[in-house]
Amino acid sequence: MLEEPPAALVLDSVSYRYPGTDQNVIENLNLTLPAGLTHAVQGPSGCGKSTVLALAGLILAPTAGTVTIAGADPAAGDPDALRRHRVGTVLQDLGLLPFLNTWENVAAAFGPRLARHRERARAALSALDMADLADRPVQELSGGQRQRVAIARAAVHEPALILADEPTSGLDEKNGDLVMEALLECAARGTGVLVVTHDPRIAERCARTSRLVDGRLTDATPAGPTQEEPRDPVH
Ligand SMILES: Nc1ncnc2c1ncn2[C@@H]1O[C@H](COP(=O)(O)OP(=O)(O)OP(=O)(O)O)[C@@H](O)[C@H]1O
Repeated sequence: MLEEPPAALVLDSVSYRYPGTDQNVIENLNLTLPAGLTHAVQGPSGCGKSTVLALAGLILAPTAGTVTIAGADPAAGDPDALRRHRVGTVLQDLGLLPFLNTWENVAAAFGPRLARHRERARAALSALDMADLADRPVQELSGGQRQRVAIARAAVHEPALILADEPTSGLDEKNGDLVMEALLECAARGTGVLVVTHDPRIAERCARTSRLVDGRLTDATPAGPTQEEPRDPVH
């Protein structure tokens, strides 16, 4: 029998207080994101959504509690290596490099030896239906296309976890849908996808959604219409 993969992300009783402040922004927060699932986090501006992504992405270390990525405890090993190998990030400021073309931007996820990773970069673009953009300069791409290139770059090393911060901000409905398709495609290949979004259309297509209120997540909702929860193999 195939073993269940470990959860892509576990936040266990995580609290966080920014240095020099007197209040926790995140308070005893629990979240388990299974492999292959999409989870949207919503909440008002300033409630701590980006902080949750920074904790999950090992950019910030929790003040209390633990973060586990694909079964690995960053505190027990090398958090930088864990982040590099197991986590892909799509930030609001996409950070695409204007002097590289599209496949080179994707290959840059591995470091400076771009040609060495050309085939993997092209395969990541193809998997998200963007093979035809591979040789185009990124400045010539639309906002939606750039966003999908950033997702390909986050996914090229087949991470256990993708973190996406407002991936559809500034996009029209059609491009927003394409971005969501790209994230669902990553999940279909086994990656856990955590999305912070104000966009209800994105949230409703995620398997789970929750709201961040007073530093904690409300209970995740059941499966959305697009992606089903993984089934219990016993039943
Ligand atoms: N470096 C910092 N030092 C102190 N406080 C900070 C720091 N960064 C963020 N905060 C505070 O932490 C709280 C949560 O910020 P965060 O950026 O996580 O919220 P958010 O929900 O992502 O907001 P938005 O939706 O506007 O992006 C806010 O009150 C913010 O002012």
